[in-house]
Formats: sequence, structure tokens, C-alpha cells
Amino acid sequence: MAILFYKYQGTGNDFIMIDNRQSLFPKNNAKLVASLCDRKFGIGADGLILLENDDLSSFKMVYFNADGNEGSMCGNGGRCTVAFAKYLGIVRDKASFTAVDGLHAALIGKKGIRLQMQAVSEIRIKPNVVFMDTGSPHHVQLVNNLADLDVFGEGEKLRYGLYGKAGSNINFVEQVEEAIFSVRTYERGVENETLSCGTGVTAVALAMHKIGKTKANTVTVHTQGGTLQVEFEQDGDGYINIHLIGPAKQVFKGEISC
Ligand SMILES: N[C@@H](CCC[C@H](N)C(=O)O)C(=O)O
Repeated sequence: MAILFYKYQGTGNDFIMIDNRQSLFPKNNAKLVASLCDRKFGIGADGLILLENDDLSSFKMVYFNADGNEGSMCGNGGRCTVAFAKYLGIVRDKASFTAVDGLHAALIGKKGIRLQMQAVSEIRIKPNVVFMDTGSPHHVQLVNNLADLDVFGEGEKLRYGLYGKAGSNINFVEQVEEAIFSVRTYERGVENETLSCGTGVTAVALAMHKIGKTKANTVTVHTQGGTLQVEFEQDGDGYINIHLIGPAKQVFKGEISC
């Protein structure tokens, strides 16, 4: 059987994208997903995304991490799936879609895709570290000399050491200006540093606001693969109306024979 695939990237977080509206992809085959994401023996990607039919919204996004297992919410993947839905003619300039953490709205504009994220109500603060779930769990830690940090070594240690079997994504952050931050992320499920993580960038913006590093409600976050914006409103102890804004691009397409 041959399956058409597309490759997308959002600030360097890259995904194999498949139109699975006819339910032909064998999605319970974790080994197949992992082998397709393998950068030496497969197409190579941080994750694989299926666009499927949904009764409640324009489409459903099903996200798998590069290890082949279904993951929690993927912010960059969400933006890329919206771009893919536009390419397929499913949506025009706006979309609503269902992901593992619920319904998301998105706008497609000149600055890229503006994706609404779920509200965040529970935030844990420890010295130098903030933890929250922005659709995926995120440890956000302030560091000096981000450029020289061993993100893989330190991230792997914290991911397995601090958060038990379920683990967490690990973000290391440095402040650049009042409302500008840089982040490098170790991603759970990819088990490596990725060039960008959308739910991680969202967590960084909210965490920096929460601990008073910025007073801005629009925060710019530089990742290794590009720049994203996060807009939000404070609501009691948490945040609502959270939007992740940035580019999402198709890179190439091909065929998988399986
Ligand atoms: N790259 C993603 C995050 C994907 C989910 C994560 N790896 C997990 O399962 O914890 C993003 O852009 O948000």
C-alpha cells in the first residue's frame, strides 16, 4: 500500500503530515511511526500527525511523538496541521479543530498561524523553576549562558529524575529584554533537544509573566529554529485567551510504501 505524506515545519519543529480522512494509516503501529520519524532510516521528523475527520470541528489532529507513541498537545504541530488543512482546501482563513486536549480555534494570516491554546489554571512555582501544563507538561527553568548549555544532558537528567515515569518536557530560558526571551527545549517523546516546541514556548511566556520577569501580555520567544509570539490574559492565578503565533511551512511531499 502507498500512502502520500507531506513534510511540514514550524520554527524547525518538523512533522510528517498525513491526510487520514479515509482512515487508511495503520495508527496503532508504533514501530512504523517511529521508523518513519527516524532521521537515518526513515523520512525523519520530531513527530507524525494525522489529519482526520471530526464531527465537532473542521478536522481532528492526532499527534505521535518520534518514539511512535501518541503524545500530548503539540503547539507547533497544531499550527502546521492548520496550514495543511488550508492546503487541502478544508479551511480558508480560520479553523477550529479537535486535538487531544480539546477544541482549538486558529486564524491563518500574514504572520503565520495564530493558534488558541487551552487556558492554564494550575502553575507550580519553585525557586528558579516553574511547572505547568499547556496541553503538554513543561518544566521552565531560568539559566545563564543558554547558548553553552548541555540541553540534552541536563534535560535528560531532569526529564527522568524529577517527573517520574510520565516525565515532562524541559525548557531552559534566558531573558533577552523585558518582553523577549530565548529558550532551548528537551522534548519528551523525541528524547532530544528539538529546534522549537510550541507548548514549551507558551509555558515560557506564561511562566515569565507569572514570576514577574515581564509585565507584557505579548511575549516574543526565540527558539533555535525561529521566533514565536505568545499573547495571553491573566485570570486570577491562571491565564486565558492564550494564543501562539508564528510560521508553519510545507517542505516537501512523498510516498510511503508499507
Ligand atoms: N513539539 C510539541 C510538543 C509535543 C508534545 C511533547 N513532546 C510531549 O508529548 O510531551 C509542541 O510544539 O508543543
